[in-house]
Amino acid sequence: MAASKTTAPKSDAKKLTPMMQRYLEVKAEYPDSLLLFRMGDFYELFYEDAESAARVLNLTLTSRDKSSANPVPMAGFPYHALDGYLHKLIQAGFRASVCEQVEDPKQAKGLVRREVTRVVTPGTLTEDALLDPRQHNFLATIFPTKTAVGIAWLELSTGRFVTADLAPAHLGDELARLQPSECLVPSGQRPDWLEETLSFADGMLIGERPPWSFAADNAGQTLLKHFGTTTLEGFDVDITSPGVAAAGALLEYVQETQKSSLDHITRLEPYRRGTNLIIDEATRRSLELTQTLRDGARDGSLLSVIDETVSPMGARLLSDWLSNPLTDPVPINRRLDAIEELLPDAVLCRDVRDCLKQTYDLQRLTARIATGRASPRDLGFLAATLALLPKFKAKLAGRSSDLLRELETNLDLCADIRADIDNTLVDEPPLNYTDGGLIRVGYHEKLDELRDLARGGKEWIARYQAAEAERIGIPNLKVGFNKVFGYYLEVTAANADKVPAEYIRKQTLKNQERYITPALKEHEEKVLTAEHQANALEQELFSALRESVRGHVARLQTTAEILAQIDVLTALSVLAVGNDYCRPQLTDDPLLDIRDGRHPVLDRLQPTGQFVPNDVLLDPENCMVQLITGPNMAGKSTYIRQAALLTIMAQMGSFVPANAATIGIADRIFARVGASDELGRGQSTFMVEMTETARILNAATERSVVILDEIGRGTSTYDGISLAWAITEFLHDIIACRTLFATHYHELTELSKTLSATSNWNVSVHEDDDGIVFLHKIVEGSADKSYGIHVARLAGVPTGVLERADVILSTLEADHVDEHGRTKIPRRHTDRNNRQLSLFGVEPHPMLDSIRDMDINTMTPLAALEKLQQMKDELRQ
Ligand SMILES: Nc1ncnc2c1ncn2[C@@H]1O[C@H](COP(=O)(O)OP(=O)(O)OP(=O)(O)O)[C@@H](O)[C@H]1O
Repeated sequence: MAASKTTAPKSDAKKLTPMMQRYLEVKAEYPDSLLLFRMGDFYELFYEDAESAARVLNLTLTSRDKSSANPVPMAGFPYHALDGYLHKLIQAGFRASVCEQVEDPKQAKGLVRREVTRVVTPGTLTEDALLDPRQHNFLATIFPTKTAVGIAWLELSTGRFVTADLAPAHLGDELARLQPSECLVPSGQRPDWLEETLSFADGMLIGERPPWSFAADNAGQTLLKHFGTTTLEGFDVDITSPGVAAAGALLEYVQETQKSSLDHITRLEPYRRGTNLIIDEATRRSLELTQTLRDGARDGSLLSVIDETVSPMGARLLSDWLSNPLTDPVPINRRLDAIEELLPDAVLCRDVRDCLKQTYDLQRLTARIATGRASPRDLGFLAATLALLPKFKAKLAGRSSDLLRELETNLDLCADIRADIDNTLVDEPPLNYTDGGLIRVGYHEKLDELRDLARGGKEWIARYQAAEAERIGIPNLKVGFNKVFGYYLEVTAANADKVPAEYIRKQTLKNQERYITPALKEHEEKVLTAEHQANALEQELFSALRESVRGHVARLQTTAEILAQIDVLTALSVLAVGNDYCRPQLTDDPLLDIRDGRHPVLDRLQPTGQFVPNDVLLDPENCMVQLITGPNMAGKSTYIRQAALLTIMAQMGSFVPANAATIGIADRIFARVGASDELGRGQSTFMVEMTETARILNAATERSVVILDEIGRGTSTYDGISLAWAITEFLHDIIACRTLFATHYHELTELSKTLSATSNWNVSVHEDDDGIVFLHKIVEGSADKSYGIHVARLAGVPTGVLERADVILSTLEADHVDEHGRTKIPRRHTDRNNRQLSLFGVEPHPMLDSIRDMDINTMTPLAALEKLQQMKDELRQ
């Protein structure tokens, strides 16, 4: 994080104005953030903060006290532009403390009181303008101990608060899944493994908190106090666990920075890895689940093509489901049943989605209500959203699937909350409660009276203007108003001599004269007092309404969750209908049986009907390991990724792009796909590949699905083949898990002869006089050619290079074929139970037998020499 320090030159300290002294006092309390100091209609920054802000926000850097020996650098922006500037500061990796004038300058005696009202950090944003509505924004804390690591995460804009204890090795996976925008760790407690894990989390602001904040008693107390409980057992979490320490430290940080109610954080959820399909960080990236490998964009990821949701709440929940596929078939089937029921009912889906489109982001609205930041307009949006609930209930009535029935039953119409808002607020409330005009006429008698009084006063003034104009014979006499001396009478300079003696001159402008009269002042007093009182009363009534709605935060949160689920389920059914997906059958048997499966992303991106469907058939009886060979660009990677993506989609509870699919529930999915360059992290491509491979071999179980693409390519050919060979044997013999291995090492296809549950597949190519066509169809058998030079030609490699490559290829192929014309491969001399033998056993050679048969004792030296010569000649042939 870019911290900022402020140093007022000592010699100047005494000469500082009271306001600058206050500035420095506040700044001393918030040294790690840029201090935005409210001065009238501007936020100003000083000293180094001003320099940083000027750079990041493109503001003009000026100075205060220009004439002094040490002018103070200063930069600022108008108050109404706050959101935009905060956004830029947060994006640039700063925290910002907003220091407001907390009393009315008109009422202030002396210096206006200023206090920091909140500290804005990437992980604690709640403003819609600063957040992507379709994405989660998590703040995380990590507490490493000797044996485990505690982690907690919170989405402040919705109040979701989760804790977990993890093995240190799993922390990276969880951070990759959550992608927090800010992460806090205890200061001075970063073991090397933590440092390394954190270095992998791109774009995350890392901050420190004092170690005592994580101390068990402090953290536990913070949580108990917040939830108002004497134990955390009700949440099913152990108060002494590292995860709870992390949660306590997190809550303390949020309390410190937000300075507002956190009533919407109503529970602490325990997270346990066992109930989810585990997808590690590398696999998530390789499979491009929520963002693409190339530029980290959402567009082009699996999420972007399956997201048919129509509300931000639904979009975030869908992203959650995709990031956390399940392993228990019961909840998966509940989701699938609901989708299946919605599927044929296009009208229902359309109506429900039309309603969803009219809802506002109930989760984030509720959070703003809980934190006391909701505007009158927010409450108006809330009422408008609640008004739609009866329609949802009616649409879901009479459904047969468990999940839809449950959603309908649990949908609380919140009619009382809505009535409360509707009765109190006008139909279209203003953005700011200070603007006035937000309370409905007839809601509060006293308010109506005050309004009448103010209005009456104004009417009186209009009548007075007309009467005076006539009385003194100046038709263009006007009554005006300004802040300095209130209401006044204005006449043009030419008419000034007609003004009666009782008019008191207040101001002379170039062409006008301005006057007041006692009668005018008397009414002014009435108008302004009534207006002022009405405004104050409106604010009071609004605060009372917001408080009363705040009492229902938990109900509103539940309602929001239900709407999000309705959105996701209808969206998944729309996705399934529109793209011809099928319902996957889930089984406990470790198999994959996908008929006419399609890659969900490519299938959507290519023109309809162009994507060639393929079957994936893996089962313990016949084939657990598929070796896929085939030309470059034929579709090997696409095919193996497709198998992994369909498994993930099925386990998140979605239909899948296939004609039929039976998916054995996987506990983990591993994808080692492509050689991603990790130079930025100080690791060679090959090192990364091997690290990820090691992780797979150490962690995969017989229930896992492993897809490997081009393993071993980053080293010399023989090293590469040897490793790929041994890795395949290990996966087949020791782990015995479903494995799809795409490779250019055609030598590996020999493995199917020794590994019983391995089979060879290749991608068919049509080759004739007109050229080569990749059919993208996976068929059984091994490929014999790579067509790499063909692909190089398509890519535009110069003809001279291609011709030379052809010549070299022919020479190499001639040198590497054995007496039967096959590519020479190292043969494995072992069976499934005897793995200790060397991988490259020596080929039996006839000459070895003839050496063994020689009886040296009976040979003359000459005969021995002749034999030697003969052997040499044979070898030369
Ligand atoms: N089943 C398919 N139907 C239609 N087009 C496909 C199919 N599979 C792959 N393709 C097209 O072929 C391109 C190359 O596919 P892919 O990257 O899977 O090939 P590959 O065999 O892994 O290549 P390489 O060995 O060079 O890495 C894809 O980008 C896609 O455009």
